[in-house]
Amino acid sequence: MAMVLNRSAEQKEIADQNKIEVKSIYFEYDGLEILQDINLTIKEGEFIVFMGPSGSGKSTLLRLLIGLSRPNKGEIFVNNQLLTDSIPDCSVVFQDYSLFPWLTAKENVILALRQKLKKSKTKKELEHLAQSYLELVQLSHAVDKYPGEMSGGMRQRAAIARALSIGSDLMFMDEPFGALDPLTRIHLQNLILQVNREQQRTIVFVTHDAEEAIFLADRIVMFTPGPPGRIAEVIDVPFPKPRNRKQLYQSLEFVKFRDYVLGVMNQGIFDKLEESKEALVDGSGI
Ligand SMILES: Nc1ncnc2c1ncn2[C@@H]1O[C@H](COP(=O)(O)OP(=O)(O)OP(=O)(O)O)[C@@H](O)[C@H]1O
Repeated sequence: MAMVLNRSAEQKEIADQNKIEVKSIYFEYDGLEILQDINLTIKEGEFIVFMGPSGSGKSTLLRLLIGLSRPNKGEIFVNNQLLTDSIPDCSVVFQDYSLFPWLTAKENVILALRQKLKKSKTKKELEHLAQSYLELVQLSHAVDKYPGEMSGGMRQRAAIARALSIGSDLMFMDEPFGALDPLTRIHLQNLILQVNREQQRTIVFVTHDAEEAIFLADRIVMFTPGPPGRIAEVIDVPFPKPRNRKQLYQSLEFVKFRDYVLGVMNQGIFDKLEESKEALVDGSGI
């Protein structure tokens, strides 16, 4: 286990160093503007959550940050490298588990390790390492199971183990827990906070769920409804980490803050409706 937790296990501190810089990004599909004037700086070790209505461009911005699409205007730097010149070193977890169905949990992780480590490890060493990553996400009992034999929560744990094994200190997660039941979701939220805190990984996470966003994030990037999506506000989450879920959710401060976050999102939706005059339907407004 120590082998896979070899980053600093100190209490999390956000470094001064910029991990990602997004400078005045514009992006369009087939002439339709999807993202407009996006500016954002993400520090090393931060946990950033993207929130906003469907279609506001959250996944599109992730695609740009991963280097899968290029902006029409503006620049993105990851690790101070301009993305047009490079593909960033990062790992990605999606809602659909990002696993190869014909490989067991262990083989999925070994494949990622092989790509990272090339030929520097023996088969036995790779197996041992894969086992350690699966142990880290509490899947020791299921290393030889195929994705089709695992529950949604187990598959997502395996996908996280695979993402961790890639070794990058930058993780993108696009609604990774959206399809999971509440208890599994809580376990995986705790796991990913542990990864962020103990391994100093920078995490960019997309969710629609305000409570999930507040529990996980250092800052929430709120998008306006698209198209085009813009950043409505970047909201600092004022609750110190590590957070006690039960105490936090029961506090008045949390309720007030959640109302504020939802208020920012709703304001964007109301503005959009006003723009399209739908607010005036029935004469009763929204
Ligand atoms: N490949 C594509 N071709 C054309 N338009 C696209 C494509 N992918 C996304 N879009 C459009 O871009 C806009 C933003 O989509 P995107 O998936 O980034 O939003 P989102 O905020 O992530 O939404 P959701 O929360 O539903 O996942 C939408 O209007 C969508 O229809």
